[in-house]
Amino acid sequence: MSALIAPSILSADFANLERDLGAIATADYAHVDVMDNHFVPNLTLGLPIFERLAQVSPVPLDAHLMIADPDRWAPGYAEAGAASVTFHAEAATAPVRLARELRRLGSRAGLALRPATSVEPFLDLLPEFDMLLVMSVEPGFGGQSFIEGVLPKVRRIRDAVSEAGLDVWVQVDGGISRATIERAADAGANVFVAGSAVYGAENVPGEIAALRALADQHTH
Ligand SMILES: O=C(CO)[C@H](O)[C@H](O)COP(=O)(O)O
Ligand SMILES: [Fe+2]
Repeated sequence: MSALIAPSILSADFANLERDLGAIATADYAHVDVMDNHFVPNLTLGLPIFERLAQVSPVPLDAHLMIADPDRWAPGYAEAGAASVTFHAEAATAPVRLARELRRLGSRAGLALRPATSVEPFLDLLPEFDMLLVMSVEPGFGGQSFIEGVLPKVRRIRDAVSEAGLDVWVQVDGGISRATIERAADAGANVFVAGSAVYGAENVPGEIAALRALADQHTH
């Protein structure tokens, strides 16, 4: 399975989002962090802006919803054309019902876990999802350092997916750079979000290629 790179536009220029989506045209996905100032102490963008991004993006959109009440709001992102919609396990009331609704609307369904959230209660739900997102920083802000302590959880999810014979992707999000991506890949991740590392690079396509090459050496 080759590594997928999803740069986060959290570190893009919010006055030039179309230009900055164009800058990551060689990536596999554009990761869009939606924050509502309730689930996390930060506010980014919502559905009206997301709908426009979906119309102009050269790469499919990977929505990461850090919002309260995703049961109510997440389907709108699938309807807007998101390739993937990921909501937080800590925020959802009926995660299975919501995942089924997202898939019915034509999107992949993802379940996100904060660094301190155990995956054990959710392992039985794996067949309902296309991806699990393991946060490797506290959600809310870009540019934080990678939390090594989440790697056993990445490994646990990868092992459970393999044992069940499923094709569920494992995404790591937060603090991914050339310095950390290999350890995340070794632990079993196959989708890598990187915001500050990609948009802070001198050569953005070069950074995407370098991250992909490093991860590919370690993905199984
Ligand atoms: O979900 C997020 C923060 O809540 C971001 O996707 C993540 O932090 C990416 O930024 P960076 O690579 O700079 O850590
Ligand atoms: Fe994110």
